[in-house]
Amino acid sequence: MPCLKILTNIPKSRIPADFVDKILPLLSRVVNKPVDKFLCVISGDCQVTFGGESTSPGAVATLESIGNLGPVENKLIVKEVSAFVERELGISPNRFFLSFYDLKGYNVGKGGVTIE
Ligand SMILES: O=C1C=C2C[C@@H](C(=O)O)NC2=CC1=O
Repeated sequence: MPCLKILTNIPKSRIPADFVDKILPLLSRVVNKPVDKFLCVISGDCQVTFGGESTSPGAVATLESIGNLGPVENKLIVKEVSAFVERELGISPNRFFLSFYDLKGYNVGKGGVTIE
């Protein structure tokens, strides 16, 4: 499943309870895959430093998908996801680092089989 994973130093208590569900329609739109295919996980209370500054809110994230990523697509994705993260968590886009992984189906397993 296309998967967004976020690690942040924001306390778990300040992450909205519906964060992972609320971001799915946005992900579905910008990655162009159905909502019910997405997986999102966020972990708070992590130690996160940006160049030695670890007290301000910050986050590091990865987005994995089989296709629908690329030089043009990623520009829109990072813009929209950063804006959402700023709105919901108060993390400045300057302190939100997102890496993209365009996976081959044979490198993804679900239901005990790989996606060929
Ligand atoms: O990364 C992806 C993983 C999967 C699994 C599969 C499914 O859930 O049916 N479809 C996927 C699409 C992806 O982009």
